Amino acid sequence: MSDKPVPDHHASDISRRRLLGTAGAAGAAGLVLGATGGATVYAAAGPEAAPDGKALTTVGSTAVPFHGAHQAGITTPLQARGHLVAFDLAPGAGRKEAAALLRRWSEAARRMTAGRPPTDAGGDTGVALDAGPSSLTVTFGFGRTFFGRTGLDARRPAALDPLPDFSSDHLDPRRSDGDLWVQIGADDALVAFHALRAIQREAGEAARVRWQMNGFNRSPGATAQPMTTRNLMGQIDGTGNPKPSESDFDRRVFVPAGGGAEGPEWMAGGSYAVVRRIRMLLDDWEKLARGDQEKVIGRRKSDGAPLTGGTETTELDLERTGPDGKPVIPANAHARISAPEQNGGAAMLRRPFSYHDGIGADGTPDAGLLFVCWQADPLRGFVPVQRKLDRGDALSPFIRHEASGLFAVPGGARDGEYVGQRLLEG
Ligand SMILES: C=CC1=C(C)c2cc3[nH]c(cc4nc(cc5[nH]c(cc1n2)c(C)c5CCC(=O)O)C(CCC(=O)O)=C4C)c(C)c3C=C
Ligand SMILES: [Fe+2]
Repeated sequence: MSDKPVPDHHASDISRRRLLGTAGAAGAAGLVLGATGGATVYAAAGPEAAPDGKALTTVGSTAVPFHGAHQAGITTPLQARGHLVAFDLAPGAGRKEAAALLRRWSEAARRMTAGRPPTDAGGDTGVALDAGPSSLTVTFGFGRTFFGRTGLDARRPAALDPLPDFSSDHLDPRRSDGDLWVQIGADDALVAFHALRAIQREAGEAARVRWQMNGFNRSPGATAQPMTTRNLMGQIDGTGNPKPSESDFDRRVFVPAGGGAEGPEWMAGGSYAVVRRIRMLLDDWEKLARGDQEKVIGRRKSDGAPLTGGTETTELDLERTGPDGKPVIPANAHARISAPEQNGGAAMLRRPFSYHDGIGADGTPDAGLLFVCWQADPLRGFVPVQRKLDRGDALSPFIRHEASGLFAVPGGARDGEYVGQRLLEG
């Protein structure tokens, strides 16, 4: 046995096991109580502080800075909870009211992302009182209609021109578009909800919710060696994303300074978000044998590796044929069709949340992907890829695009500035 001091993580492992043991015992006690009392009684384990005074994880205490060259929530690692909300400006609200709203929203976001209440005015709901910032991010964007309502048509970027119609679209206009868009992400459901309510409250008389969607991802720390996240079809989803370490990452994802063809100067450091609510037809998908599911994507389900072999990060071998002379990665496989080399280099940063809204009117799960992708120009990201997928993606029979939005997300606010100030006051 070593006589070295026990490192910290051992201590927290011990307290974690102890706490889990306590919760287990309380749960068992609850079951016994229920059985002997003749009534159903559930004893919930109360919170018990760790004896060393340390939290079991750093999930709650992690804060993502609000200020920076880019808004948070674009390259931030996927959070466990997400809310996407679109607002329309209220009748009569114009540029002045919009500027005041963005100032209030930015201040609330700046405070909450640091783990503080949204305002100094008191009256906070207290929903997130016992939680830290939990990697909360609040990201703001402008829809095409915002510019007409605020008299700023001349400053509307060409990149906000409506997305083309796609043949497989089943879009609900009431859950699409919007003057303003807010993406909230956090690793704690209460922290995310608290931020959502604060943002809705701070909208005051200036704007009304047009639609709201709620999503989730795997919890951080749930596995010792986290793989890229899985979607509700069970696939590893996100492998082919551009990586911040790649030399062309910024060029693909963020609008450059200079006000050139890519976008107006007020969008420097910003990005365009395409949002699609994509329902998964899970009853049909789950009937498919695993091998057939893998052919739909072109990657293995277990580890995300290409069907041509290797590991998750091995390049797809699109030329390789099997003994039957057919391509191992089928011609209509989703990963083949969407690969940048098949689309003139078009690429986007996909940062989705899964959603589950119960059972739909048709009796099947209303579940799928809140697909959010980020790019410097939608015409060199989402549009060409979706055009191609629309023409013959093997995944198409198992999904349905039900809502859509395109938003200009300006660069991050500098200290003392609010998001969008360069547009609204420039
Ligand atoms: C127009 C863009 C895309 C839509 C819409 C889309 C929907 C969608 N995708 C999956 C599952 C997977 N997609 C994967 C890869 C992938 N998908 C897109 C684009 C769209 N997907 C791209 C650009 C890529 C990367 C291609 C590459 O670089 O090789 C994969 C494979 C793993 C990965 O790379 O992420 C899966 C799985 C679903 C379920 C879905 C709609 C519900
Ligand atoms: Fe995809």
